[in-house]
Amino acid sequence: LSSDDETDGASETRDITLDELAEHASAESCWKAIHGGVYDITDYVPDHPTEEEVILEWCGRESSEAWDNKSPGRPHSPGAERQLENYRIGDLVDDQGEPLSGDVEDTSADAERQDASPAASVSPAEDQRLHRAMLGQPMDGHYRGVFTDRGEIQVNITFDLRDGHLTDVNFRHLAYRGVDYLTLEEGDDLYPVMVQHRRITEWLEGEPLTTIFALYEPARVVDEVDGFSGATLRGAKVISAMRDGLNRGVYSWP
Ligand code: HEM
Repeated sequence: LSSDDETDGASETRDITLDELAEHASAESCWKAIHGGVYDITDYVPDHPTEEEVILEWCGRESSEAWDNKSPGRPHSPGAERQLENYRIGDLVDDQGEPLSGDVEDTSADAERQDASPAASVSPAEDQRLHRAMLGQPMDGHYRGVFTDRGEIQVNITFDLRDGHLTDVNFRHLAYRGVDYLTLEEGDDLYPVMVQHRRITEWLEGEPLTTIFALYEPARVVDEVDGFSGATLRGAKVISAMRDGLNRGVYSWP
């Protein structure tokens, strides 16, 4: 006990009971049990970075909980742990000499965690899907949606959401009154309309999802909206198809 040589401390530890610990409950002699170890921190008390009462209150007691919660949920740093080890004088034991860790609640919590299914292994604090769902935001994933009029699928669009941003926006189908726009070739009358629809998908690439609302005014998205193409270029159909996809929910996960 009288050893001041901190490096020898570990080899000189001995068993200490709660009763013996309780005899060192003041600033004159302050021992604490923390996670199975007993520490004589009498010399450290004046160096602790708080008012002395904060730390004196725990002298003579099992103090693991206080150690783990400087303020609720904030344990001491690894640096503090290293400092603490310098003051180790023994191991806490019960009256039968069995080790007392002060971790009874912690170990039962560990056991519960191990019982839990693998699906529960992502903590709620880290589960991005849960966050988006709970905030009513569409989840990341692959989406498919359509715009249909009088039995004709005019727009069938696919897109991915990543961090709420659009990627891989593509038409799987684009038609109007029996004309399949995706098969049109340069020189065809309606070819420019198809090109303008392609510009819409390019323009959406990487944008936040809310950008689709700009499609209600296609002139913002596509140049050269003349009377002719304006009649057939309907950004509103594209946004409707995308919102259909969002309503259907994630088609497949990334
Ligand atoms: C068991 C009772 C103890 C309580 C209630 C307690 C509480 C606190 C509080 C409130 C702080 C304030 C600053 C902060 O929030 O970071 C603090 C910091 C600190 N304490 Fe304690 N403490 C205790 C024991 C100890 C012991 C025995 C040591 C070392 C032998 C120690 C070392 C430190 C150090 C180094 C810091 C600076 C911040 C850090 O490294 O985490 N404390 N403590």
